[in-house]
Amino acid sequence: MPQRPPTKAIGVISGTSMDGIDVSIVETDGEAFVEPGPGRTFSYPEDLRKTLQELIAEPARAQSEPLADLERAVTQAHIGAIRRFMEETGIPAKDVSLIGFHGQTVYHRPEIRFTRQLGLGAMVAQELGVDTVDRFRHADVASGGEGAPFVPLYHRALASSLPQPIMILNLGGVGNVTYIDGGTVIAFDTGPASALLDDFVLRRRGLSFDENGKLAASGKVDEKLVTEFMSNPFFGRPAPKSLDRQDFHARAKGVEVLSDEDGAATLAAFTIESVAAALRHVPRAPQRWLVTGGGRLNAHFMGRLHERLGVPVDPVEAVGWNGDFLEAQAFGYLAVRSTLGLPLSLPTTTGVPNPMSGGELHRAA
Ligand SMILES: Nc1ncnc2c1ncn2[C@@H]1O[C@H](COP(=O)(O)OP(=O)(O)OP(=O)(O)O)[C@@H](O)[C@H]1O
Ligand SMILES: CC(=O)N[C@H]1[C@@H]2OC[C@@H](O2)[C@@H](O)[C@@H]1O[C@H](C)C(=O)O
Repeated sequence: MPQRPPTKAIGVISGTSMDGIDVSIVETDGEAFVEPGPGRTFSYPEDLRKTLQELIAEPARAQSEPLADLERAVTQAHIGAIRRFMEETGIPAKDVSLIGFHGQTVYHRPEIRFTRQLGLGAMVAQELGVDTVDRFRHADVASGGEGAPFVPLYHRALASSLPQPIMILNLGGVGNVTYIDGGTVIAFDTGPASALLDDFVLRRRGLSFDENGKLAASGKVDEKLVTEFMSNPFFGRPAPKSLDRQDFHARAKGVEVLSDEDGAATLAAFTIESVAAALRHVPRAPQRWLVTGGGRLNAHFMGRLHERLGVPVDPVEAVGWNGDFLEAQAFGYLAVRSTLGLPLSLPTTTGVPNPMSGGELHRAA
């Protein structure tokens, strides 16, 4: 039973892979009642995507340049995506109470209490005539939290009737997990998911990703390199912890001497090992892993994960969720929680001192 009359909230996010703007809708009371609706992905205009990709590869710029024009362009792309979503799904703006606008992460450095998502909620609210929440991660980071991951409380709401302990794994550009066991929710970023492999196959083959993991599956893993990558102090750090998309790039240069196949196989093996290392930070071994994000479509990742973890590893579609839109839905859900003053993050999900609300509300009028 809903705790209060449910409202409809659109969530919109472009993840670290920048492969597109995901838009979805959720009807929710901000607590355990969640009914996800349809979702759509819309590409960034190619020149905008290129500009953003160049920017994230230059942390000093991403941190300190004002980027006002770029921020407006990112916002306009999101507004266009939300408009098309409403047209294609036949959902009029008047039926939507709220928009949760995540924006585009370009730099994330919680240790200096800094996180930056490009996007102007006020412009979204004004142009679409719907109240909009943005800046979800800022209060968390300002109080010493990791500022990520933020999807876990949505995972908790969705997973309430599933057998537990269960692990939800998001394989995006960066990987993150949510461990759920009754009232216990533990979450953290695991390591690179597809970011290193995406950038490697782009450099070597001009491909935006290794489709179905075919290249990685055809190569031989350099185990010594995987061991070297896994010696990164990140894996020894206690949870919660979070990552910037570029965090592993400088130290993963060892693959450059390998063939395309062996390099891809080695980076994929690193992703799998970094996911398995998540088990160090949870109290009981999960009975099942559910995988969301684009990496669930990588058959090589999925097969290797199952072998490595020794328990069922299924795409989230196995329990009726849509792995392309969980993150977008989560920001719709979190927007509702934000307006109710409910926590968006917990000490066990981001390391905030207390359960913490956040987000900034921009009224449509
Ligand atoms: N068919 C496929 N085969 C292999 N990999 C795929 C496939 N489809 C998508 N991917 C991978 O999924 C990635 C995109 O995943 P997703 O959209 O979940 O990332 P994101 O949301 O941008 O990242 P993050 O969760 O880190 O913010 C692509 O960059 C690609 O590596
Ligand atoms: C700072 C930032 O945008 N982090 C992303 C990124 O992509 C995956 C992982 O790293 C996760 O921590 C987070 O995204 C999801 C939406 C989250 O906050 O749960």
